[in-house]
Amino acid sequence: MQQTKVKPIDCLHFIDGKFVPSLDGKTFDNINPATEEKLGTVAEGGAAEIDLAVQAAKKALNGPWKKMTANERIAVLRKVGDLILERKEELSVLESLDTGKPTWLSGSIDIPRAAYNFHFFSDYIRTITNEATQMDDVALNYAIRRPVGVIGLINPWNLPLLLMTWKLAPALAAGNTVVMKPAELTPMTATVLAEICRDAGVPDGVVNLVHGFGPNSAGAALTEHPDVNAISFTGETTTGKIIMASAAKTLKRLSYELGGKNPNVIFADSNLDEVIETTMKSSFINQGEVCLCGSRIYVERPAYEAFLEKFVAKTKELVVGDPFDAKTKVGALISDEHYERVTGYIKLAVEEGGTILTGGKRPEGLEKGYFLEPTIITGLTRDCRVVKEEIFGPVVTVIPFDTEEEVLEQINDTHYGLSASVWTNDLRRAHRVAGQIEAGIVWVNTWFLRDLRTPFGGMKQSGIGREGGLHSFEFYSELTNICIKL
Ligand SMILES: NC(=O)c1ccc[n+]([C@@H]2O[C@H](COP(=O)([O-])OP(=O)(O)OC[C@H]3O[C@@H](n4cnc5c(N)ncnc54)[C@H](O)[C@@H]3O)[C@@H](O)[C@H]2O)c1
Ligand SMILES: O=C/C=C/C=C(\O)C(=O)O
Repeated sequence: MQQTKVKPIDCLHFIDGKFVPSLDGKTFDNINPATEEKLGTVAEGGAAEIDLAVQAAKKALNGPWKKMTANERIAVLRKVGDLILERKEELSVLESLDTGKPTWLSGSIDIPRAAYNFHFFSDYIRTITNEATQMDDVALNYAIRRPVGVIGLINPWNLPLLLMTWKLAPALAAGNTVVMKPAELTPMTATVLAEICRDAGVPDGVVNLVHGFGPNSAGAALTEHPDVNAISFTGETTTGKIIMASAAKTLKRLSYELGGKNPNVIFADSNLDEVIETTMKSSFINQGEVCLCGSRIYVERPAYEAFLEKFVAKTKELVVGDPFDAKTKVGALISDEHYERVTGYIKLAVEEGGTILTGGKRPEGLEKGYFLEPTIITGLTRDCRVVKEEIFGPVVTVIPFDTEEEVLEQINDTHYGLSASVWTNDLRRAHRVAGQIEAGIVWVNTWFLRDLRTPFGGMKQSGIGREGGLHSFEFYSELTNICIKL
């Protein structure tokens, strides 16, 4: 593995403006998924650290943060975005060390988008207006917004900085204070983000960070704490159910971005080269560890063989390996546990009658690190677990279809409803099919093209609520309607 001049960091909590260890000094090791070597240690927080962080956040609600004008808050948020860009190289290396993703990816997507999340929401604040309603000559109603209060932000390990800033920026823009709980597998960029917030002028106690695990650890403590007013959670659907039960005890407001098993529907009239170019990304980018990945590919029968031939050939060309090598297209999966989970599904696919057209194995010469060849599976039916369950790795199934009705019925037959892609040059079919797909986000002739003003989130068991633009402010603020008798 190539050496980098940016060195990994040990990770402390960030509470009330200071980096601190756990009260009991507990730590856990941070492992590099590409080498299986120790990167450093991470303070392991629990209920005690969460309480310190929540009390600091609660106090900060009525401190300098509350007195800041919108323009002052905007200036601080813009500065956070600027400092992320200033430290882009460092953040990109740390993100790739933590996740195993190629540095060209963290450097071109994760980190720039993290900065943009802050720049976008610092601009977006200026567009927020509140409603007023005139009741004849009887009364005048007007709504005012105020922060929800202390928000818990709980995030997964696949796009650590992108997803934490996707929550943090609007939460701060709306005047809240927060406690961040990053995934235990990817602690480093969240730690730098806390430092950047401090350096940008975010007052002490407004942004807090507690590292730790989920169950019986910092994560669970955050969802149970009575002084936490809301939780924005991104992660597995199963975890979402557990958090909902825990948050119910204190009736916390919840925003959920959960799992998916997203269809990629390719009609025979589409431009196959264009389809393949994007489908390579929607199938395998970030090692397939993106909630929006199109892991269920459906191809209209007349194009099925031609698609498979090109798709398999292109997939075989993908370089798997060192995240710091510019040639690498697919890095390491996040952990040994996740590696076993993903390879377990590949074994299951064969048991379920599937055929592995390419991939499915550890690449030659990569004895260390959680590396897996990108994998294409055919021959499975809709009732197979590999077609129904989220795998969250570089593994896709390809299934032919004959009619619109048939493919729509198949793709909607799932408890997920996050995203989908549809490929066709028939405009009416594009609108017709997209409108019948049970998903929060449908891309037509593209994938992962994002306008942050749009509603982002899933339906069914892929999420609750939407974030993005005004939708974020609806979650991160409370409205009061004031009625004045005339
Ligand atoms: N919809 C989206 O926008 C989106 C985006 C990224 C990832 N995801 C989903 O996230 C999953 C992969 O991420 P993951 O493995 O980190 O998910 P996960 O649910 O295992 O963990 C996510 C976070 O929740 C914490 N957590 C776990 N159990 C908890 C508990 N009982 N109480 C409080 N916190 C708890 C973890 O420590 C981590 O910080 C996939 O299912 C993927 O689809 C969804
Ligand atoms: O893995 C999931 C990716 C989520 C992406 C976003 O939340 C976004 O683009 O705002």
